[in-house]
Amino acid sequence: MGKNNVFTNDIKEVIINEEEIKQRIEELGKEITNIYNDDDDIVMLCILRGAILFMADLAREIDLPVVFDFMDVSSYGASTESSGVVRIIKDMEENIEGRHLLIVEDIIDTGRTLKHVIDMLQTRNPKSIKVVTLLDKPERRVKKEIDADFNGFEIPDEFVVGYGLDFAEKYRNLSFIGVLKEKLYI
Ligand SMILES: O=P(O)(O)OC[C@H]1O[C@H](OP(=O)(O)OP(=O)(O)O)[C@H](O)[C@@H]1O
Ligand SMILES: Nc1nc2[nH]cnc2c(=O)[nH]1
Repeated sequence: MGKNNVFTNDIKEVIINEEEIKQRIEELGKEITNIYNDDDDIVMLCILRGAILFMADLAREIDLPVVFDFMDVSSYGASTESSGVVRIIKDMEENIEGRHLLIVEDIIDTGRTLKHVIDMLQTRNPKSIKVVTLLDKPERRVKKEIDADFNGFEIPDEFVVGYGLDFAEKYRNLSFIGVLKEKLYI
């Protein structure tokens, strides 16, 4: 597990290591750079808090003018199950009318969070809305219409932590994605 030894006893398995994350983000950065074909800037919207590390690393792999913005959305509290209630704790600051919006997520699970965010932001008339997620759990999708334009890794239906993802606010600073031992959350 490398540098995050303090968490060794809590992690059942590393499913994506630091190097794999780095390589995939480089690829995603190239894909994203190649897809936009005008000179307009892109508003990269980080969905707090989980996507913060992904946003920071991905932005440096995109060779286009980008603007950073942040939205704090919560649907989980301290549980591992989606409540279905999505709260906007902090809205974004930029005016996105007529501009490209790239939503940056750490994980799409039920799709409830993203559905809520996209529905809300579409009413502000951006030029385009695209979604990039580091992780996708398609088996768990409740909002079937929700999908990412760019996806780092498809993962099975297991609760993961690390590289921004938490359990009760812990484990976000792990440099890899791992599965938490069940005894810690069941
Ligand atoms: O597809 P869904 O089932 O809606 O789940 C995905 C959402 O859940 C997590 O956020 P969380 O509310 O845990 O907040 P956090 O990013 O601050 O950890 C994650 O960051 C996504 O935003
Ligand atoms: N930390 C964490 N948050 C999630 N939100 C939705 N799925 C997950 C998951 O597997 N881990």
